[in-house]
Amino acid sequence: MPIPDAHRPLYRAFLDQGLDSWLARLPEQLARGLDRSRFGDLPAWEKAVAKLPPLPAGREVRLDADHVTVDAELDASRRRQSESLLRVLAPWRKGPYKLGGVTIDTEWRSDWKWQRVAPHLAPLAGRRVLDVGGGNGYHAWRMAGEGAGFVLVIDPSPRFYWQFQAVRHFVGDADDGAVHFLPVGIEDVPEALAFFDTVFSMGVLYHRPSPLEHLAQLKAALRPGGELVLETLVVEGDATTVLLPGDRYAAMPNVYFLPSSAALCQWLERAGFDNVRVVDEADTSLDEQRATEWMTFQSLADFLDPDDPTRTREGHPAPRRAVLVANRPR
Ligand SMILES: Nc1ncnc2c1ncn2[C@@H]1O[C@H](C[S@+](CC[C@H]([NH3+])C(=O)[O-])CC(=O)[O-])[C@@H](O)[C@H]1O
Repeated sequence: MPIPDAHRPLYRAFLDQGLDSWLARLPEQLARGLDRSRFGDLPAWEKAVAKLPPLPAGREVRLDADHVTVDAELDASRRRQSESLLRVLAPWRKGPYKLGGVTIDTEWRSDWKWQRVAPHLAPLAGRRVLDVGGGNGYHAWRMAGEGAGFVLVIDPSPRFYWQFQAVRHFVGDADDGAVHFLPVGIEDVPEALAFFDTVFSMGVLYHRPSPLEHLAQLKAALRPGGELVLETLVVEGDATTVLLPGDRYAAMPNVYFLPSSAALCQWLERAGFDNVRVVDEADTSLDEQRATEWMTFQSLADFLDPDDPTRTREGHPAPRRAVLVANRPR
């Protein structure tokens, strides 16, 4: 089967990285992840990205700023065209971005999460990175901004795949081809890969019904000595505290285990990580996750108890997040 042009950079990167066992699975994984019969809006997203106007020479790209920014001199009509095409891909949850004069004010200030995480990382320069559940790739661009050599985002959302491709259109080759997106889940990563220098799992663990299995999968993707960066919802408490909410948590139906950060340290140790440490823990503020012009549905404020913002509307503790770092033993 011929490789479509759009997928060539991904195949080339897997080849260059020597990811042969995974390379063989790409045709099936891409076909499944971008299956038009499963995702009705997919053709509209694809068309919107294809119609984005070409950028004039001399653009300036900043991957190390809070807004992932591409400054390009687009005339007013091209800027309006870009804006309406980017809106076809809404809701935009992760960001923010400034692309050719269009500011995308996303639901999340993902830059704030990055500020909590980045100071605690082994320097990313030259590293091979996997971002599990990386959304539309916002953090991946920031990783490239810190010099990562190869960043692979995996996320099963085809909307996020096309949001990523829209940002790629603006960024062009300013990341030296470091950043890639594969529309699959953690379960599609080949077993016992032992490849990545750093693996991120941010905002994913609480969505997994088997959190220890998730930790084992993350460990298997890391090379010996590699670094795991785990960010997830936690509750306050000691090493024995874990909350399993009922059918919803902050209106989300797919939330499973919320441990205390002390319990999470134990989980990581039981999963075979060493050098486990909590590097950040904080309540999620209403300024960090909110409805915007680019995400007009309900957001965190609507999911909290109107009379007591320290509780969700189901009566659980309001969202609090921890960042943990650990290593796969050598
Ligand atoms: N099986 C799966 N495997 C991998 N990813 C999955 C899977 N199922 C869902 N996802 C993806 O995990 C991401 C979780 S969001 C965190 C984004 C970013 N990391 C952030 O920290 O801002 C958290 C949130 O906002 O609830 C989504 O993009 C899903 O599509």
